[in-house]
Amino acid sequence: MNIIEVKNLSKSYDNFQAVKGINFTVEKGEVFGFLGPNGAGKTTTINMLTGLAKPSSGEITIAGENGIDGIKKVQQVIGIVPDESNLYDDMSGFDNLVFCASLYGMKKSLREKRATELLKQFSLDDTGDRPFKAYSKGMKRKLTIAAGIIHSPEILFLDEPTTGIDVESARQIRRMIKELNQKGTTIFLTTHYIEDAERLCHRIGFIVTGNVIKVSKVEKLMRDAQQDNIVEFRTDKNNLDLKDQLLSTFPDISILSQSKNCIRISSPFSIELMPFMQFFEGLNIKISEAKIIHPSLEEVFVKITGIEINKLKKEQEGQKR
Ligand SMILES: Nc1ncnc2c1ncn2[C@@H]1O[C@H](COP(=O)(O)OP(=O)(O)OP(=O)(O)O)[C@@H](O)[C@H]1O
Repeated sequence: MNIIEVKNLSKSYDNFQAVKGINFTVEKGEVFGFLGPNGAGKTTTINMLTGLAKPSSGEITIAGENGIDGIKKVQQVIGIVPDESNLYDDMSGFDNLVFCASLYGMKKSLREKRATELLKQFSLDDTGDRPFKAYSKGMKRKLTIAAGIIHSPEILFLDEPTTGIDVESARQIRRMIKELNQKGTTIFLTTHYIEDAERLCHRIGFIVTGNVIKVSKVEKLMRDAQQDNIVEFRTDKNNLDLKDQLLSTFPDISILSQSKNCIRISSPFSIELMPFMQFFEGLNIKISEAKIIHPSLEEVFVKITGIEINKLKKEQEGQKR
């Protein structure tokens, strides 16, 4: 059963179209990830789904309600964790949670009980009385997630849940997301971390320059990818000039990545190493290593989006975790 349905959804800012008529569905109970590079339209989409931005055109249905005209009703059954926290700096962790609970109309006794429960669940029970501004980045993100689920929503929207925090906090957050999902919460998250998409999501929508170019189960993406053969050659000399020559000599291959001394090729057919060795030898280039690569979601991402892994990695490194 679809809990989210999006049809021809677009958003323009002045003359710039940030989201270009996208379509996708999210099934009840799944973790659905929107994976794409910086500026792809992930935040714009999540903002439209949660009522923080008004679509320019298109339709949204969430939990059977109209997600545009009926957004107030929808907001009762969804939780929102924005990429930048919306909690109050001077309030304590506990008070922030109690305050959020009051915004959802929860009874006073229930608010405090739930806030205490969540602080414990997120290992923040020792710091619940500290002001939010005194929290570390990882603690802030955890409290923001706790605030997003204070009213036990059916669907949780998380925008870049592990960006800008340390590795251990990111791991804890991934674990929490999994636990929430196991208890029945449908999760919609955005990320530009391939590892988050791979570890957390049942299905992934690839979004690039405002277009959803593919939606698929992670398992299926991996299965399809295994059908490709990938080999990496390490060369003793610069191979960067050889791209065209390689592609004309071996028309069935594509080049996945290339650096001065390393080239990674893929082919839908099995790759015989000998003709490649002879090719390089003929150019007086020695192969120091040739190894078969088992495709990762990174390779799948490159194949689908055409975006070089190195470019995406640079973006990821640019965003301190
Ligand atoms: N308020 C705005 N006014 C004008 N342009 C905007 C506005 N918000 C977003 N954009 C543009 O829309 C495009 C999509 O932005 P969005 O924030 O949705 O991308 P994103 O995929 O979430 O990127 P990131 O991973 O960097 O957060 C970008 O080109 C961005 O500059």
